[in-house]
Order: sequence, then C-alpha cells, then structure tokens
Amino acid sequence: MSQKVLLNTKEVNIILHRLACQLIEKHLDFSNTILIGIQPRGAFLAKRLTEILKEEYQISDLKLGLLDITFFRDDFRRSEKPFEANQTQIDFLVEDKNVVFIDDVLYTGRSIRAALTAIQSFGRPKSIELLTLIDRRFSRDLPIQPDYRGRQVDAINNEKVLVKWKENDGEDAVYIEVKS
Ligand SMILES: O=c1cc[nH]c(=O)[nH]1
Repeated sequence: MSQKVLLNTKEVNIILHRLACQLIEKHLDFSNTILIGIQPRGAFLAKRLTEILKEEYQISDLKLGLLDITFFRDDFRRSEKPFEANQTQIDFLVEDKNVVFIDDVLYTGRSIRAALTAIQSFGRPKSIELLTLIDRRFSRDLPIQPDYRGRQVDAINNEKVLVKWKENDGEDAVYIEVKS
C-alpha cells in the first residue's frame, strides 16, 4: 500500500475558502438556506465551512444540520456486518428551504441518492444542491453531479481517496492510497 499527497494543508485551506465564497455568491445571506453535512465524514467539511462563513465572512444566520444515511443505503440489507449509524441532527424546518448537501468525497453517487431519500422525512425542500471536496470523476453509478467541487480527480478502482481533518486525523490533507 502506498500513499501520495493530493492536497496539502495549505491547498485544503485555499479550497475551503473558495467553496465558502461560492456558497456566498449563490446563497447571499443564507436566510433561506440550510447546510447539511452527510454523516459521518461530510460533517467535518460542513462544520469547517460553517466556521469560515461565520468567522471570516460574518454570515450570522447559518443553519447547519447533520444527516445520517445508514438506513437509506441501497446495500443496507446486503451487508453481513451490522452498520453503525450516526446521529441525525436537523433542528429546523426543511420545507421550502434551499438545502446544500455537503460531503467529502463524491464517488458512485449512492450516498447522495440515499441522502435525497433520507431528507424527505424532514419536508420538501425548495431545492437541493451538492458540495463536495473531492469529485472522483468517471466513477459514478448514478446520474449525480456536484454543484460545487473542491478538486476533481481521476482515481482508478484500486485507489482510494482519503480526506483527513485536523480535529479527527491530526492534519488537513487529502491522500490517494494505492492498494497493491
Ligand atoms: O475514494 C473514496 C471513495 C469513497 N469514499 C472515500 O472516502 N474515498
């Protein structure tokens, strides 16, 4: 197994700021917008973007929720091991809101398909967009594409993209891991 750096700490930081600015361009004061981090790893990205939007761009009216998709996965019944569910925390109405799903890696699109089903329990959003830090190009099983992307990467099937966050993994960085 070998690892190569795709994005270092500085590059991750620059991309986070760009993504925050792109969200501001589209959502202005965020009064009608809800950011939803897809559990588990999208939550780190969603929290980071929220911090940047609040602290560096003075967006005060931000609503951040976390969505667990475990029971909505299409392989849920196929797994031999029990899945471990994460917390869903959405403390506001989703009805008629502009929702932005936030996840770290977009790969097959199946997690986002599950999230589209899961969010329906909370109401009917006006719109749903997708923001991802890493878009693994040509890897999709479903017709799902990001509206905001940090970096697009062509990774082949024996490669895995690993996104690390300093609060959880000790550093902000993205690696490509090649299984030998
Ligand atoms: O490469 C991949 C694919 C899905 N999820 C990841 O975290 N990495």
